[in-house]
Amino acid sequence: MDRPSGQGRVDASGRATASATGAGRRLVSRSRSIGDVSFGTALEHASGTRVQWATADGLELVGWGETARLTASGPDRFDEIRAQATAAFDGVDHDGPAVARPRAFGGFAFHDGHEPRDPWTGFTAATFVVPSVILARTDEGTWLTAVDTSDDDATRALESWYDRLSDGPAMRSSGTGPGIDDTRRTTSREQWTEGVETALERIADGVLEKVVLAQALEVDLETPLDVPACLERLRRRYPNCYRFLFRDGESGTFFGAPPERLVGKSGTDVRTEALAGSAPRGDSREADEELADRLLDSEKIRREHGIVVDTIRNQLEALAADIRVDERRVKRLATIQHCWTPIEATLEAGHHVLDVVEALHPTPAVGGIPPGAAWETIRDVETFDRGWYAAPIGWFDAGGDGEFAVGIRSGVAREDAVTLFAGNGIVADSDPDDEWDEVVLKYRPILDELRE
Ligand SMILES: C=C(O[C@@H]1C=C(C(=O)O)C=C[C@H]1O)C(=O)O
Repeated sequence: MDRPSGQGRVDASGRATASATGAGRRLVSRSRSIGDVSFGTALEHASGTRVQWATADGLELVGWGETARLTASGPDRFDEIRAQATAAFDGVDHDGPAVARPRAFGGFAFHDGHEPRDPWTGFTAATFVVPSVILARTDEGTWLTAVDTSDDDATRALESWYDRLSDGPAMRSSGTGPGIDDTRRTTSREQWTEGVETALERIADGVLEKVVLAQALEVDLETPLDVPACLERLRRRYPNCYRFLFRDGESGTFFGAPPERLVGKSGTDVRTEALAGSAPRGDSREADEELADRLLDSEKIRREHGIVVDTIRNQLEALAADIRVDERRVKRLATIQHCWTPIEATLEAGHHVLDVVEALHPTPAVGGIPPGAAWETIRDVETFDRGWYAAPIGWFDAGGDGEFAVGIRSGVAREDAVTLFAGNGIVADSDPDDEWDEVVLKYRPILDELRE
């Protein structure tokens, strides 16, 4: 398969098959550099599928329209997406720098048996799109890319979008929040306590070691949410988090600012991490340090976190020759701090990033261990539909490189309502009341930005 990396044209070879829009024709991508354009304004005027992806190291991507669509359901969904991706990207012809190359953006539902229902209407068990227009910004500049199925069409689209975007504003205010009318937790305190106690009984019986239980918060807004503006505000407050949005036609917009990388793959280099165990931020430096020390010293957190590290290591062993687990440390975010262990590996050649996604999802940072008992407990006790929450969200390219975050600190926005999601790891000595309070901390990043 051609690998659209480096400057210059990648020669066409082979052909795409029927799984891409423009069936049977290879994708052609043309790019040119463009001055400052407001990504938020570009998305606001776009219709159809819209995506955004941004990383802590300064890469920002937005895309709209679709030149190829990949969807799958059931237990083979990762394989199916990979097969459709191979067909869609086969012989891709990209003229431009690597940063502007065509990418497939999308995600998976947490469960493979996902049945879309409110607020997840329109979200399948796995959907990816290769947008027909992409803006890519790094510290070095901004690139506009048009993706189509012929040189003429891609070049024409590129010029026409260049003119339209160059006429638009270079910046747009990220404004203030839409204001909150009302909030409702979908899980009552009694249901939550019962759920945690069910998990604790299963742990005491020895069938379960750890499970992450989550809940949802329905928020009625005073005015509709401008999601790109909200993500821009989140960038300022949470600079070390990802930011993403995915809107499929008339569906709601799934968006968030997750602190957790599921996987980043470039060639055979893979980066992932264990992020599990949480504490609030302190009011003073001393209080903050003390909370961080307690997080690192706590026996409960050490066990909870260790399960995640060990499981990731085991899951990677089938794919990687060399796995390097870094020191356990604290990752500080504006309103919460986490126990964090970066992990790197060298993959055996020939793997697609989706191989790693499939091997890792769900890590026990959002699922549990053993996986079967954890999934059963989640199904038995949770009172809402996880949909794409806590599941892989990200992108991959024609060469099988890509990056995925864990879709936490996230929500679905529809008109004048947003549903937020948050969960906590439950282990042997978890206390239902403490866990209830900790969940609130995880709603905060987005909830704070919804206030006026
Ligand atoms: C499940 C969430 O967060 C996960 C659970 C954590 C914990 O139990 O301490 C910490 C980080 C995340 O891996 C969430 O934010 O919804």
